[in-house]
Amino acid sequence: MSVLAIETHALRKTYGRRVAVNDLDLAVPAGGVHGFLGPNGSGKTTSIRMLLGLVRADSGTMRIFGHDVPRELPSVVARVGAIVESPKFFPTFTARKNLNLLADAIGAPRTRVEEVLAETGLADRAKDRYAGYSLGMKQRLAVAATLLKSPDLLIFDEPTNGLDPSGIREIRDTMRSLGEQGRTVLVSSHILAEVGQIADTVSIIGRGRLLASGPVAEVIGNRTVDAVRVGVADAAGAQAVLLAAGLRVTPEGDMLLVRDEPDPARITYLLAQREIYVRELLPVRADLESVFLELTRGEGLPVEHRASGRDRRRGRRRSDAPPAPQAGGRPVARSADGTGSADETGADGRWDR
Ligand SMILES: Nc1ncnc2c1ncn2[C@@H]1O[C@H](COP(=O)(O)OP(=O)(O)OP(=O)(O)O)[C@@H](O)[C@H]1O
Repeated sequence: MSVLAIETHALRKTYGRRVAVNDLDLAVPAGGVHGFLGPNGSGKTTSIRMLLGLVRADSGTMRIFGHDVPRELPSVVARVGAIVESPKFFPTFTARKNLNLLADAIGAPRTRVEEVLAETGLADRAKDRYAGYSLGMKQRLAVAATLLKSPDLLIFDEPTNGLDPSGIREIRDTMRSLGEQGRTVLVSSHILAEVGQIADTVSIIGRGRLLASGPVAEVIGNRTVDAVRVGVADAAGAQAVLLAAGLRVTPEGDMLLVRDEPDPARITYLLAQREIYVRELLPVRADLESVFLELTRGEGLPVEHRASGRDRRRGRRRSDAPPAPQAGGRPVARSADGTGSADETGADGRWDR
C-alpha cells in the first residue's frame, strides 16, 4: 500500500473549553490536490498548524509521508512547503531579488528561482517590485517561495482569501498544475466552489470532526441529495403547504427548493390537494457544493460561542506558535460594509465570523 502524504488519527486540540479539533482522522493520498473543507471555525487552520509543529496537539497521532510528527518533523520538513503566515518579502525589491535572497538562505540554486518564477507564471513580472504586485501575484510569489526547495507536499491555508476572481483562478491553476506534476497539494477552504473543481480528493470537516472524505466523485456519489426544484404560480402558498407536510423548503427566485421528499409525485399530490398546480418539477443532482452544505449544515461554530475575527487573530498571535516555516498571508476578504468576508455566509447564515 502506498504511503499517505498526511495521516492523522484521533487528533484533538482544545483551547480552554473550546474543542477546535475533535478526534480527527485524516487520510491524504500522495499526489494530486486534496481539498480540506469546512465552514469558518471548523478547525482547518488548527489542524494544519498541528501538522506543521506550530501548535501542540492535546492527543492523537499525525504522520507526514509515514514520519511521526512533530517528533520526526526534522526528517520530513524539507519535503514540506506551507503558506500559513504573512508573507515576508521586501516591498522595494523585485520578485526575483526576493526569491534570490530566499534561495541563498535555504541553499537552493539560483537556477531554481527562474524555474519557480516560470512555474507560477511570474517570469514576465520578475523584474517588478513586490510593492507593485497585485494580491494574486503576491500570493503566487508566496507559492513560488515554497517551491524553491521542491517540496513533495504543499500546504495552503485558504490561499484565495482576499483575491479577486482572476487572482483566484490563477492560484487555482497553479495548484492544479502542481498536483498534476505529482506533488501533493493540501488546500483548505471554506468556499467549496474554489477548491471543488480542482480537487482530486476531499476531506470535509465540521466542528473539528471529519464528516466525509475520499475521491470527489465518491463523496458526491455516496450521498443522494433528495432535492427537487418546484415551479408554481403561488410560491408562498406552496411553501406553506410543503412546510406543513414536514418538508424543508427554500425559496429560490420564483421556484422552491424542496428537500426530504424522495418521491416527487408526493409533492405534486400535496400541492394539488390544495389546488396549487405544479408547472415545473426538476430533480436536483447532487454536486459537491450541495453535499458540502448538507454535511456542514449547523456544523460551523455557533455564533454565540465564536470570538470575533479580530479577537481570534489576536488569540493566534498570542498563542503557542514559533515562526512559520514559510511565507503567505491570511488576508480577510471584507464585505462591502467592512465587517467580514463577502462570501463567508453559508446556507444557514451561520458561517460568518
Ligand atoms: N489561538 C487560539 N486561541 C483560542 N481559540 C482558537 C485559537 N485558534 C483557533 N481557535 C478556535 O478554534 C476553533 C477552530 O479554529 P480554526 O481557525 O482552526 O478554524 P478554521 O476552520 O481554520 O476557520 P477559518 O476558516 O475561520 O480560519 C475556532 O473556534 C477558533 O476560534
